[in-house]
Amino acid sequence: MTVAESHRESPTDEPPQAFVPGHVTGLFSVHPADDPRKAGSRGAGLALSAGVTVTVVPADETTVELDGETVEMEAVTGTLDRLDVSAAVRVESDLPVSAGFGVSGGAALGAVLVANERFDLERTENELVSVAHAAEVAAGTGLGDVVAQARGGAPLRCEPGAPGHGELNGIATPPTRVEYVSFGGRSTGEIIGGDVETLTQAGERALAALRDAPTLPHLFACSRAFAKDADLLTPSVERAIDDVRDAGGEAAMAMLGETVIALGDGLTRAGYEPASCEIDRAGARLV
Ligand SMILES: Nc1ncnc2c1ncn2[C@@H]1O[C@H](COP(=O)(O)OP(=O)(O)O)[C@@H](O)[C@H]1O
Ligand SMILES: CC(C)(COP(=O)(O)O)[C@@H](O)C(=O)O
Repeated sequence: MTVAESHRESPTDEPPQAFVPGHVTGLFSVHPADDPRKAGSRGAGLALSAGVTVTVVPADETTVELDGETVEMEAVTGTLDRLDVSAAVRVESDLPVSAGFGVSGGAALGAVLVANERFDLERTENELVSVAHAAEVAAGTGLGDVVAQARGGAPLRCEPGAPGHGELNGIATPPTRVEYVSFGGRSTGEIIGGDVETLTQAGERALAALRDAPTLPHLFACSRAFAKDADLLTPSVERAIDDVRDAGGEAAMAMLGETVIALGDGLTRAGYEPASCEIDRAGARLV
C-alpha cells in the first residue's frame, strides 16, 4: 500500500471537496486555437474569497446540481467526459451564475480536483487545470477564468492557454477587501463567440499599460479604459462606476456580467448595498 492509499482508507476521512475562488476579469483579449488547451485569453482580474464548493459522487451518468437545482453546465460535464468518468457533481455557489464571476470555470476546476481524489486518477495539478480549462473553452463559457482561479490573487494572464502553453504572473497584493453588486447576467458565449477584434485590441492595449505599472488601483483604471474602448459598458454599470469614482473610490466592470467590483468599501461609500469579500490569495484547493 502506498502512503496515498493508506491515507485514503482512513475511516475518519471526510469525502473530498474543493473550494474554488470566484474570478472577475477586468480586461481581456481573445486568442482562439484549434486545440482548446492552447486557446484562451490574455488579461487581468481578481480571485475572490467568495466562490464555489464542489463535491463529486461517482454515478452511472454525469449530472450537475447548482445550489440544489439540476442544471446544464457543459464545462463540468465536458471535464468529467475528458477524464472518462461519470458522477453526480454538486456545486454550492456564493456568487450568481452568468454574472462575470467565473462560476462555470470554478465548477469545472472544482470537479476535476475532487474527481482526481474520488477516482484515484493520480494526475498532477497542471494536468487537472488543463482538463478543466479545455472543457471550459470548448463549452464557450470562458477563456481565462480556470487558470486564474487555480492561481489565486490578482492574476495577470500574460500568454493564453492551459499550463504548459499559457503564462501567468500576478500583482502582489496584501489582504484586500472588495465589494461587488450585480445588476444581471450577460451571455459570455455570445460575446466571445462574436466579433472580438475591437475588444481584443483594447484588451492588449490595457494589459500592456497595466504591466508597465502593476498595482491594484492601476488594474481598476486599465479595466475601466478597456470596458469603454471595447464598448462593453451598460448604463447601470457605468452609473455605479461613476458613483464610486465620485465618492473617491476605485471600481470597474466584471467581465462578462452586468456586475461592478470596487476596492475596499467603495460601493458602500457611494450609497450601494454591495456584497463583500476579500481577494483570495491561495487559489483553488481541496478542502
Ligand atoms: N440559472 C442559470 N443561468 C445561467 N446559466 C446557467 C444557469 N444554470 C446553469 N447555467 C450554465 O452555467 C454556465 C454559465 O456560464 P457563464 O455565462 O460563463 O457564467 P459564469 O460567468 O458564471 O462562468 C452555462 O454553461 C450555463 O448553461
Ligand atoms: C471574460 C471571460 C471570457 C468570461 O468570463 P465569465 O463570464 O466569468 O465566464 C473570462 O473567461 C476571461 O477569459 O477573462
